[in-house]
Amino acid sequence: HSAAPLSATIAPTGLQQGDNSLYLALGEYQGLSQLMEAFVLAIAVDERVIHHFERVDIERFHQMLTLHLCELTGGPCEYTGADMVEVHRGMRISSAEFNAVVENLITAMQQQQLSVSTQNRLLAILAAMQHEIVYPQEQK
Ligand code: HEM
Repeated sequence: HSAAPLSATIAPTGLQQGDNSLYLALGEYQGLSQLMEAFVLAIAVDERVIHHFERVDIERFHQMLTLHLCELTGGPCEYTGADMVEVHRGMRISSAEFNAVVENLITAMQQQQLSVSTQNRLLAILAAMQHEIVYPQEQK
């Protein structure tokens, strides 16, 4: 996917190329995993979007979200899950639903007491993925 340049250049040795400052600010893998847990819990009680998740393997979803964001934030991970367009296309996700999920992420980030600048950096990454997630006709 399009946001790959920050990632995939990090050797298993821990040698890093590129900017991993956001990954560090998020508390590395452990911090991201906790953040994604809070995020999934917020989604799970959100009437606006829960219908999309009723048949989802939540363990896998949590794991894939964590890996994906680890990679996108410059962490030493390689996302192994589904292509974003492929996995979301059939769901016909609206802009309103996308924004609801973003709100859930903000809730989770506030619970984790991340700084506003760290929150905004992560939100920018998600916002840039909107065109991969929202059903084509809905995009403005
Ligand atoms: C930028 C926002 C989003 C990101 C980064 C994202 C990321 C992901 C990732 C990494 C997966 C796992 C793929 C896999 O299991 O291989 C996934 C699956 C899924 N996403 Fe999203 N997603 C986003 C927005 C949304 C929205 C707005 C909805 C619905 C309102 C949604 C619904 C789902 C569902 C239901 C699955 C599970 C699919 C399945 O297991 O069959 N996602 N997403």
